[in-house]
Amino acid sequence: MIEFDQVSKRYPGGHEALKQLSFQMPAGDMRFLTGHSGAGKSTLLKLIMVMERATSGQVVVNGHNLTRLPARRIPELRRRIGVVFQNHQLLFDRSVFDNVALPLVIAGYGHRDIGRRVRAALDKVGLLDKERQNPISLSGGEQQRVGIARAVVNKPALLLADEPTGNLDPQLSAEIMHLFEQFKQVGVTVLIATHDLSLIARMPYRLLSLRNGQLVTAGGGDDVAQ
Ligand SMILES: Nc1ncnc2c1ncn2[C@@H]1O[C@H](COP(=O)(O)OP(=O)(O)OP(=O)(O)O)[C@@H](O)[C@H]1O
Repeated sequence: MIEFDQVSKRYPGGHEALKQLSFQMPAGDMRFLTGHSGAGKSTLLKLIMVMERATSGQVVVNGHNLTRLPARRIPELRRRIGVVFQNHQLLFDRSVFDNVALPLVIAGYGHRDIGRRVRAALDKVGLLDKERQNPISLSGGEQQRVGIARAVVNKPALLLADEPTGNLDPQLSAEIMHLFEQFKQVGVTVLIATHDLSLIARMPYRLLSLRNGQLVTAGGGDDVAQ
């Protein structure tokens, strides 16, 4: 599903954010991406979304070698990847329904299909009764759930999250992580970048730990979180 082979990323200006990174993540796995601020977590996620390209090495996602993927094929790849951000990037001048529908509208789905899929996604995150509300009237945890519904509305095979619990208290953070686990249980591959080691310490998933752009192997292979 995701394969990095000797991947390095040097940004213009010379900073090497990732250094010779190699790992494989099978389809259906759930993993946490950890590391200090500036370790390279967001850069790694951006390479998977082709928001950035590797300077050297190979990144393979869903069988596509991203190093060679032509720009015109990027939208098609991105449609199969759901992304959740810390600040969820919701539109506050639209309803919850319209926010979740956005990826489907962009992809050209018909009206009825959109209604069906949006309600299925809102149901999964427990917000079916809030579809007409404006996201500004929702709590922080509920807003993040809207962001997750929008990320999964296209039924992506791969779900990426960059600090999805960064603004939430421990109780809400645990609920959001439980939601990600439910997607893993139905076969979605889930990769979550997080600083919150206490939150994930009790969860039985592997870690990808970065330090200064390199995978930390000390402490057991590419680290098992138990
Ligand atoms: N567009 C860019 N141009 C130049 N340098 C960049 C760019 N984006 C990131 N970097 C640098 O690359 C390094 C890795 O950044 P990255 O955002 O991947 O780290 P991170 O682990 O996600 O950090 P944080 O937890 O603070 O979000 C940092 O030193 C950062 O300053």
